[in-house]
Amino acid sequence: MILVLNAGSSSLKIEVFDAALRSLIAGSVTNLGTAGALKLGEASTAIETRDHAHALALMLAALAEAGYPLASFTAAAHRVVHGGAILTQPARVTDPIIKTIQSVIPLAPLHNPNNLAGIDALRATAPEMPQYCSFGTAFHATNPDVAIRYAIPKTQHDAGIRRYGFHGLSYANMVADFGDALPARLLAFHLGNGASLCAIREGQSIATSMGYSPLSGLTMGTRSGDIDGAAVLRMSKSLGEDETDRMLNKNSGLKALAGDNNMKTLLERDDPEARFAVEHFCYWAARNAGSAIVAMGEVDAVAFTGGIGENAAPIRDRIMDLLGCFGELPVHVITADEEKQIARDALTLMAGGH
Ligand SMILES: Nc1ncnc2c1ncn2[C@@H]1O[C@H](COP(=O)(O)OP(=O)(O)O)[C@@H](O)[C@H]1O
Ligand SMILES: CC(=O)OP(=O)(O)O
Ligand SMILES: [Mg+2]
Repeated sequence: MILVLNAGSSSLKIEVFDAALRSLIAGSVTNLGTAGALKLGEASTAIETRDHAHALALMLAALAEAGYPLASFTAAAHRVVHGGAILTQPARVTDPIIKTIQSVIPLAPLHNPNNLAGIDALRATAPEMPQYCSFGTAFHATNPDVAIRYAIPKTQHDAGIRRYGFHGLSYANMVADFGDALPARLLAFHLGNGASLCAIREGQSIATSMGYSPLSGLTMGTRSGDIDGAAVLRMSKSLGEDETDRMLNKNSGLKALAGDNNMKTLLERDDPEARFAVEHFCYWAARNAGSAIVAMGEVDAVAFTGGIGENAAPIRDRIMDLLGCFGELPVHVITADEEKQIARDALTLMAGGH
């Protein structure tokens, strides 16, 4: 059995898989750092957590109680949000790999430290257990230089200011899910609270809407999506760097347009702000899609995943309406499953003797 850990900025998700990639049990700790909840299987308990390491300790205790003690796992596998320019393949956790993950903390300050906390905690409690990690940026390593490079001086590029792209584990899982039925040129949308799209040609990412950070591209739940750098500079002057960061990442997007980042609620409302926010979301998804289709030269099919992509038919329909200029396209809906991709990567590495 493999224990998969997916540490987000304010949550910890876990899932246990067997060697045939079947899910045995899943759980989560949400609202980390405040009054939150620990869910495992069907059970839910209110808990107060200090940090990710504490949340993991509580989760391991709950797993043991449910019949999955730490000693029963043959390996653990983690999501690491950012692999930087170097970590573009899943890897076994070793000292050099940990050093590299640490070195890209400045690129993902809200995520990578939490991913490392999980790795460190398991190393301390179960030093003999092999650990593996999969990188959220890795799927986009196949983007050509022309797509990766910002047109800024090379010193800045070399310092890491370039496009990386995110949601890569979700896109990789989508490709695996299609199997032999994968369309040659697929326009893929991951629409959750964070939203992005990806041009997937012959199974490889060749363009994606997120860039240096998960802020850019489509209109999202609380993130602005694309915004002119000069506007960011000006706001930063008046509000300060921290407040501008908070505003663009946490108080923008659907939340800024209609007071709520929950798409389900917005679709149930029937006021002008909610309708405008929904239209903004679909319009920018489709405009970015045009750019991705140009990168592929042609498009054969469209796939949607993520909480919105999977559940919100009116959003899928509106985006497809806007893409009508590309003709009638087959539409697929795929269940997002990053945990399954992390487990798949670990099993592949283990089968290869790593
Ligand atoms: N039935 C539904 N109809 C419309 N939107 C939905 C539905 N179910 C979930 N959503 C939306 O999905 C989004 C959350 O997506 P999810 O992928 O779970 O987020 P995260 O990026 O945090 O993992 C929310 O905006 C939520 O309202
Ligand atoms: C950081 C990231 O890629 O994920 P999300 O959009 O779900 O925050
Ligand atoms: Mg899952």
